[in-house]
Amino acid sequence: MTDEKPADVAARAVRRLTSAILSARAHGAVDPDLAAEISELADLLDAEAVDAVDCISGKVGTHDGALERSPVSGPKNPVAIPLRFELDDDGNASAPAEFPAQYQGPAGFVHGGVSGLILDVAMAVANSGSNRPGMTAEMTLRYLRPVPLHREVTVRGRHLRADGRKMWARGTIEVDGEEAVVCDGLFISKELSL
Ligand SMILES: CCCCCCCCCCCCCCCC(=O)SCCNC(=O)CCNC(=O)[C@H](O)C(C)(C)COP(=O)(O)OP(=O)(O)OC[C@H]1O[C@@H](n2cnc3c(N)ncnc32)[C@H](O)[C@@H]1OP(=O)(O)O
Repeated sequence: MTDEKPADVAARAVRRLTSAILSARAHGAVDPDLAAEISELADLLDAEAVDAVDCISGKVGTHDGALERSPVSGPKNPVAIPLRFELDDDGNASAPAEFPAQYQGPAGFVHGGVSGLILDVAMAVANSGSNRPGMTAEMTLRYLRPVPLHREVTVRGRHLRADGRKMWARGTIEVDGEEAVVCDGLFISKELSL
């Protein structure tokens, strides 16, 4: 018996479905009856959905609930892998990650934009871990070597320094202990409203 929430279970199933559809399509087939069943399920859930604004989780203008809904780490978000970040005593963030087929860029490797997305959140988590949350203003990415799919890699975020409203952070994806992607980010603290 698990205490996993139904929404988390559903999100995990949709992730598996996404990988399975890609894999079936790669072999030139998706069973038409199964495709119809999947569409019916989507219709059912769609009918239950409330207004999009009511779906915003967390308080607008804060990072409350940000990790829960995040496309990187949200257990309820089927788009997320999801990553589980841990913070060390210095506020540095790290998470193991293994990317399935839906994150592919070049055949067999992770899409560079996905790496950027992951590192944005890794840096944001480290900034928050250092009590300096902010909005991403600028990111500079260096792709040193490709990140393989289906293999465990390490994602890291480190808050570097702050000056007034500005914060600087660095994120890395490491493959076999070597830096594959390095991102330098500038973040600005700001009150937000919709
Ligand atoms: C186990 C874990 C526990 C942890 C638990 C918590 C976890 C928590 C996780 C959260 C995970 C979500 C992470 C999502 C991260 C996003 O996705 S954020 C979304 C993407 N970013 C955006 O949408 C930002 C859009 N841009 C803006 O809103 C505004 O342009 C900004 C960036 C806030 C700045 O606007 P502003 O406040 O009007 O800034 P402004 O006063 O003009 O400028 C302030 C200073 O910054 C400089 N500046 C502003 N923009 C720039 C720029 N682009 N480049 C260079 N300099 C700039 C200005 O030159 C100025 O400098 P000084 O003159 O003071 O030297």
